[in-house]
Amino acid sequence: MTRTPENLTTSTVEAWGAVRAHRPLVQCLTNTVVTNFTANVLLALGATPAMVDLPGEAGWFAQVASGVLINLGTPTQEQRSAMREAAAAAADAGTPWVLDPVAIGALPVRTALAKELTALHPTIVRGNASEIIALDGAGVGGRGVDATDSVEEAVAAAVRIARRGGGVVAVSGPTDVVTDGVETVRLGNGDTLLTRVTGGGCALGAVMAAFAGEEDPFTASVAAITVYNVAAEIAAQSAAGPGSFAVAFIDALAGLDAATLRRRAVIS
Ligand SMILES: Nc1ncnc2c1ncn2[C@@H]1O[C@H](COP(=O)(O)OP(=O)(O)OP(=O)(O)O)[C@@H](O)[C@H]1O
Ligand SMILES: Cc1ncsc1CCO
Repeated sequence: MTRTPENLTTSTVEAWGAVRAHRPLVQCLTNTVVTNFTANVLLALGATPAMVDLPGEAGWFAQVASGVLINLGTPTQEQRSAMREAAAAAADAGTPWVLDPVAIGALPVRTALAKELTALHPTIVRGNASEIIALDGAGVGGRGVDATDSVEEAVAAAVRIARRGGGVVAVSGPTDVVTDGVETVRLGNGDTLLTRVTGGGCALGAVMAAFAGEEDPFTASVAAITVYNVAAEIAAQSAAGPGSFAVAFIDALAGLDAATLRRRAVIS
């Protein structure tokens, strides 16, 4: 199917239905800040979270999971070993895996690890503009976990990473961008409140891993971001601030319906 906005909207609704029906098992090797939020977001989506990040277990589990998230937010030495194990096993078993290179650029340990893991061909790379520019080798990663670089610079970096075999690359921000190095789409949903709760980007990576078990990486990325950001818009309507937004966001993800998703999706 050609990737027109209309077809991608239809694929998004279908992929969301598939996630709901199949409850994909999503293995998360993620940071200590966002672990609980990420598990609750996956449950609300209709997926099955499993935070399996021990060496000796992570590789085996990656062979049976539907999708794997490797998020570099707080990468202890033990977790780094488990990440290498999981990425290699996922690649061997054909399990789709998402790399979220949190705060790379200025921080040397995770930057080297992100480049090492990218060489193992992640199915999807997800990051904010600073992180994608740093992964491409150009930027210095801004101020850590927040994006500071320009979107167009990041899109060019994302295209280069994808063309080098780094998978489908998604850049988050006011407009989200997904590219496979050939085609690039822009996704217009979302709300700034997502940037006022920790894990707004990290939990999105887990949702992308859930969709990657159901769809090709490009369609999965578009669908995951659109579902996530439509739920954020619905939640923002009733939120008094970041605290109630986080709760309303989980409720909105759980209560989403196909007609609302189709009507609100902004894909171009
Ligand atoms: N200005 C904005 N308006 C609407 N939505 C936004 C805006 N900025 C970011 N988002 C949304 O917030 C989510 C997280 O994106 P963001 O770029 O903040 O990730 P991040 O910096 O990696 O997050 P984290 O805090 O987890 O490291 C995405 O779904 C994105 O679409
Ligand atoms: C705040 C923070 N620090 C390391 S990981 C993380 C979660 C958002 O990326």
